[in-house]
This record gives sequence, structure tokens and C-alpha cells, in this order.
Amino acid sequence: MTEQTGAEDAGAGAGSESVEPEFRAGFVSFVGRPNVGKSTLTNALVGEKIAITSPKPQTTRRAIRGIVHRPDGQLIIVDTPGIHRPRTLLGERLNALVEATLGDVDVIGFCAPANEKIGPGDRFINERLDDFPRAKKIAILTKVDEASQSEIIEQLTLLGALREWDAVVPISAVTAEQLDVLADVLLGLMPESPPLYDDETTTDEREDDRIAELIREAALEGAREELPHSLAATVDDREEREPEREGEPGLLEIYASIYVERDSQKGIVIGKGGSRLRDVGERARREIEALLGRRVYLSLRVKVAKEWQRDPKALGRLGF
Ligand SMILES: Nc1nc2c(ncn2[C@@H]2O[C@H](COP(=O)(O)OP(=O)(O)OP(=O)(O)O)[C@@H](O)[C@H]2O)c(=O)[nH]1
Repeated sequence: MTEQTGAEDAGAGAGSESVEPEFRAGFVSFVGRPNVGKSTLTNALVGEKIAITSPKPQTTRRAIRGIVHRPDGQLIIVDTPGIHRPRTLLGERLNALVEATLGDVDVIGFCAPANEKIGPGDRFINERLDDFPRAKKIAILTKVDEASQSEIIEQLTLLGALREWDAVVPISAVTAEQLDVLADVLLGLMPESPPLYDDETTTDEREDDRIAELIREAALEGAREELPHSLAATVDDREEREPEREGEPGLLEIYASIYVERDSQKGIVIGKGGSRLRDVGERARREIEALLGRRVYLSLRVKVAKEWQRDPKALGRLGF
């Protein structure tokens, strides 16, 4: 808690001229194999649900920014889809997105879980980090709540041997263990800079994109293995309904589409007699209402966009 004095000075405003609190701000991106906890970590640091999390790998597709505001600085988190070997046009675009993002950040946080052995996948990603010499690099051992003390120590040693990190930090996003330490370390590595965003902003992603992600997340829940890569969602239209009573906000109608690649997948998403789609709509609506802080009517349609992952036009339409 060495930053305490700086924090108080910043809070006090234009008091003393001699002690200029140094404010730091910059961009950080978490990389690592699918499912190592990058999105959960982003959410835990920002304290608001902005990146979608799912037990299925490779569900993060957009560079989403979450912003951590502190009296002594700002951490802008750029959530990337993760580095992997491309198999489709979507894969290639995602990799291009990762490269563009990582070429631009101040710090890269390489995440590896405490409860799984460091393997070829981790080493592949670690080696790719050489391509981004501008960024400082730290190693983050995630999910320490899932490992014993001796496992954690062993993993920290293995992680430490991968390269000369600027720091190595063990954390748990679920129990919040060491998250404050991680934020301190990250901020310490950021350049001195005035705030880059105003206090209220926690993400600059367009609201419709966030809504579409919540719908995709709801549709992914309980979906079979084949589905995650084939699902996309868009918000097509919004309408304000007239309030029922004077002075109350009316319902917000949101019209959205879920895209799948094949007719057979359409049936899976809709379910028997529409039962699954109703559940998906119900879950998504609750999340959207929490995000917007108002009541929402959500209309979902399932559409087939054949092979959209390989079709440049379809990718463009779906925002990739
Ligand atoms: N026990 C435990 N589980 C965690 C922790 N962090 C994440 N998880 C779980 O690990 C799974 C994957 O987490 P995500 O945050 O979606 O992982 P990711 O690295 O963003 O995954 P991709 O989007 O596929 O790249 C989810 O089921 C999380 O609940 C943690 O600190 N402790």
C-alpha cells in the first residue's frame, strides 16, 4: 500500500504544489491458452461484467476494453481472443486482431493456470511474445484456489523459467486473492500519463455489441461442443415502448438474431417446441436488464448463415 499517499493527494485535489502525485495510465492485454481465466480476471479487476466468460474455450472474440480506475492511475484492459493456429478465415482475422492489439499495449500479462501443467500450448504463446518487444511482460499464475501450496510453488518456478518477466504474480479471480497486488504491479509498469478515459467509463465497446455478447453467452450455456465456434449474435433493432404510467420509463424492445452455420444447429439452439430458445432469451434478458438498469423486452430470432466463418461478407456483417 505504498501508493496510499499519492492516492490521498490526488483525492484532495489542488492542495500542495510540491507533491505532484504521479498518475499512470496505459493498456494491458492478457494472453494465454483458452480457458485459463483471462475474461474472469478482466471482470474481477474491472468489477463489472464486460467480457463474457464461459467454461467453453475460445469464446472471446472481440477486443473488449475494461477500465480499472484508481486514484493513482488507470488500467485499460484489452481483452483479446487469444493466440492460436488459424484454421478458418475467422481464425486468421482473430490472429490479425491479436497482433494489432498486442503491438499496441504497454504490458502483456501472460496467464497460465496453477492447476494444469505448463505445456506446449503455453510455450507456443510465450514464444510469440518475442514479436512484441515494446510491451513489458508479466506472468500471471491464475486459479491458485484450485492448487496446493507446493503445486503453486512448482508452477511459479516453471513460469519464471520461460523468460525474464518484469514480474510474476499468482492470483485467483474467483477468491480475489492478490488482485490488488496485480493491479499495483500493472500500474507500476504503466507510463506516467494523464487519465485516458473519464471516471465513468468502464468500457468503450458499443452497447449493442455488449448486448450481442450477452446473448451469445446465454446461447452458449449448455451448448454442445460443436456449437461455440458457429454461434454469433447481432442486435438488429431497438424500440422504446410507451410507458404504461406517466413518469415511468417504458419497456425497451430489443430485436436480436442468433446466427448458426447449419440447419441442424438451428434446431439445437431452438430446442423442442422452442424451449431452449426461451431459456436463452430469459437468461440473456436478465443480463441485459442488469447492464442497462431497466426493463427489457427481448425478441430473439435464429438464422442460418452458411459457413459464415469463411465468408468475408458475412464476417463483416457480424462485426468481425
Ligand atoms: N477456480 C477458479 N476458476 C476460475 C478462475 N478464473 C477463471 N475460472 C474458470 O475458468 C473457466 C474459464 O474462464 P474464462 O475467464 O472464460 O477463460 P478465458 O481464458 O477468458 O477463456 P477464452 O475466452 O476461451 O480464451 C471458467 O469456468 C471460469 O469460471 C479462478 O481464479 N479460479
